[in-house]
Amino acid sequence: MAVGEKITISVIKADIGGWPGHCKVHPALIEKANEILEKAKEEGTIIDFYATYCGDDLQLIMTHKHGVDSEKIHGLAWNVFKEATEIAKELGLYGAGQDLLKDAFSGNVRGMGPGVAEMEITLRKSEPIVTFHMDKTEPGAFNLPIFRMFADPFNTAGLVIDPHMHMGFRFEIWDIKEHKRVVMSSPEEMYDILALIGAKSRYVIKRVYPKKGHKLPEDEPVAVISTEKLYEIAGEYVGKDDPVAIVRAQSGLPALGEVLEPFAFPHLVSGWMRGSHNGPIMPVPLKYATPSRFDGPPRVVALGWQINKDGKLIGPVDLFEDVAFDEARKKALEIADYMRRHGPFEPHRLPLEEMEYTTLPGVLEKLKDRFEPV
Ligand SMILES: O=C(COP(=O)(O)O)[C@@H](O)[C@H](O)[C@H](O)COP(=O)(O)O
Ligand SMILES: [Mg+2]
Ligand SMILES: [Mg+2]
Ligand SMILES: [Mg+2]
Repeated sequence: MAVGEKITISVIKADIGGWPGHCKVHPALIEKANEILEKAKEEGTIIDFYATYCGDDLQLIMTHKHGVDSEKIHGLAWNVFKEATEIAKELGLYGAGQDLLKDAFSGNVRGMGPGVAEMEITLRKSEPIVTFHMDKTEPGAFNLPIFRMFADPFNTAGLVIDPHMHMGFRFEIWDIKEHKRVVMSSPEEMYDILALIGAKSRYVIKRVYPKKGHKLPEDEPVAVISTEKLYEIAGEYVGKDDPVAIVRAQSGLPALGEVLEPFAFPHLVSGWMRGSHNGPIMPVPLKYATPSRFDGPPRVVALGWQINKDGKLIGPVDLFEDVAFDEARKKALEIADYMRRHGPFEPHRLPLEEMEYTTLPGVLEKLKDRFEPV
């Protein structure tokens, strides 16, 4: 491995049991992940790894040479989740194996329950990246912050004053209901981009690419987000998607501080209790990534890394540990109080069409016959 060569960064995560309830990953599961990934590293399957958690989701961060969607890497992650599920069962953890929705691995974890964000890139001389890990929310929760990083000049000063970024970026947006995608350019199509991604339960940013003329290759993503929707796989509510993302920073890309700046505003996302409520996303260090109040409020962790010339992950730096995010946390808690006072009323509770994917239809079904024409 050397600078100028291709490397793949994979973040693969799954909820395979909570401790207690849906609150946190038990350390024994992380230990198991470390044991299996260490062996894979010794055997040369992966270059480096880090296993951690956000809420009840076990997070595997890996570097390797196998490209995205590799059977080897996905099989390795699936094996970690399977083996750690056995420990979760022994410990009696809640919802052991929750996100493993299929029995047999068939080459790729996509569509099997785990969430995946991966990018294959040409390694720069210095490669700063941030991995984001969310719990108790859905992939659309990344729309607003990713847009701000790569398209909003009020967030990212570089879009205005850095000649390497001034041309803007391209957004690959998925319609996750119709399973279609569109690539749009910012700033030219900014209003159209917003027309789509403002509807965050349907249109989600999957990747961001540089434009022609940028110093980075135009076919290598600079940001990627997991977009797996669990209810589509399971056909019923089985917890939230709890998405992850990888973002590259600096040198013609948003600076580290521009990547983090959107999270100074704890925007409203859907998820929280029973995946059925709107609430603020709170940026937290790992030690606070334990959603406990009303199973929330939703959390986001940001881990900072430098990838060295050998593909090693130098880090993590727990980026939201900074006091500079104290006010965002305070604001999130104020908003949480305000939202909670609505109890079961919208807009704290999600609108009916989104409740379709929760346990509410089971209750409404029972009332069906009580209605008479008016
Ligand atoms: O959304 C939640 C869990 O999401 P997650 O596992 O993090 O994807 C929780 O709020 C649960 O829905 C809630 O605790 C009820 O859980 P059950 O008792 O139905 O398992
Ligand atoms: Mg859970
Ligand atoms: Mg979770
Ligand atoms: Mg989940």
